[in-house]
Amino acid sequence: MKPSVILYKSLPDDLLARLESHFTVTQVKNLSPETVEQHAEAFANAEGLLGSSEKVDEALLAKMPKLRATSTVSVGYDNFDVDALNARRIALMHTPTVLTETVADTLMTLVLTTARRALEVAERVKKGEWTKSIGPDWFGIDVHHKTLGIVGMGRIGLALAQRAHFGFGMPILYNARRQHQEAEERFNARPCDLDTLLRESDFVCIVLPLTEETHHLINAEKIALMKPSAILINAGRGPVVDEPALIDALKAGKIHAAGLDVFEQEPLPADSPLLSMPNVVALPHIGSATHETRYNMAACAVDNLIDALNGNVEKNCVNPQTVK
Ligand SMILES: NC(=O)c1ccc[n+]([C@@H]2O[C@H](COP(=O)([O-])OP(=O)(O)OC[C@H]3O[C@@H](n4cnc5c(N)ncnc54)[C@H](O)[C@@H]3O)[C@@H](O)[C@H]2O)c1
Ligand SMILES: O=C(O)[C@H](O)CO
Repeated sequence: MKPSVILYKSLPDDLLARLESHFTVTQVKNLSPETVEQHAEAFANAEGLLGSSEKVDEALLAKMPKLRATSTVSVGYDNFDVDALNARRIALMHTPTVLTETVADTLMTLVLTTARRALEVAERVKKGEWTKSIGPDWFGIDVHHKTLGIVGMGRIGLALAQRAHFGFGMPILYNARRQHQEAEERFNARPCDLDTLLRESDFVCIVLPLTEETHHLINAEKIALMKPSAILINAGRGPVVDEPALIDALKAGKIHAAGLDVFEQEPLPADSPLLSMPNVVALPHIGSATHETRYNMAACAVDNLIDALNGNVEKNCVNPQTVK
């Protein structure tokens, strides 16, 4: 008999067919208590779980006593209670690497659009305000050869450094918990403590996972260290930045602009002050959102679940030591 799995995300037809060739699949719309209640038997029998973005905590795991593996269609896994998974010896699989280049493109997009005010001036053109030669009130600031600070020199940080170094001739600073020789040798990146990075960077790019340690790492005190001409970019997780502190700093002109793909609350509430600030570019968490990459992430997540339920956690497993 095929193992049972719960799928809480829609998949392209070919990937759904692949999943169904290995498992008996129950597709649900989310992991809310109401949904779990409605499909109680399927949850009780499921050995695998595949989807993204929803919270997976002890309360849910208690309803899934047979669960052996979870597979998230994301690289970030801050929505999982890893301790609870470990306690139950459940594998957590994720999708690193397949999205790295696309997310680095998104970061570079935020750097360019904030610096050159691309969205703001394009809106002015659409409103018919381009009626004569433009003056300094339409100007942006240069990106090339400015200093880029990377907080979180992992896979995506490295891909961002590559773009900034080779594409834009930018000196690179990075803050990390260990030395990254590859970044230093290939992109001439210089390691430094967080305060130095914040003081010296023209663009501060955050690509950190959300953990207890990184929650509100960038608070009012840290933002105050940035140059008034600097731009803050966040494509890691929203709560890494203290959002009210960022809003205050932007209002007071303490920093020049912000480019944000992630927020403390997503979707960003319609009354967020960020939405009315011309110097803020707010994207709807599109870091990896291209057709190609989202397909590759879903395919990776399907393969990860097949691997994990076959006892293979060599690749893409967050907690292999728990499962082996
Ligand atoms: N906006 C998006 O759509 C999107 C897409 C993909 C990933 N992300 C986020 O980006 C994160 C990074 O992804 P990745 O593939 O580069 O992961 P990664 O694990 O390769 O890189 C994360 C890096 O952050 C470092 N780090 C962790 N805590 C730190 C701290 N306190 N101080 C300094 N460095 C610290 C780690 O050592 C690691 O080098 C993900 O966890 C996710 O939250 C966002
Ligand atoms: O972590 C990730 O993969 C992205 O943020 C998509 O959720």
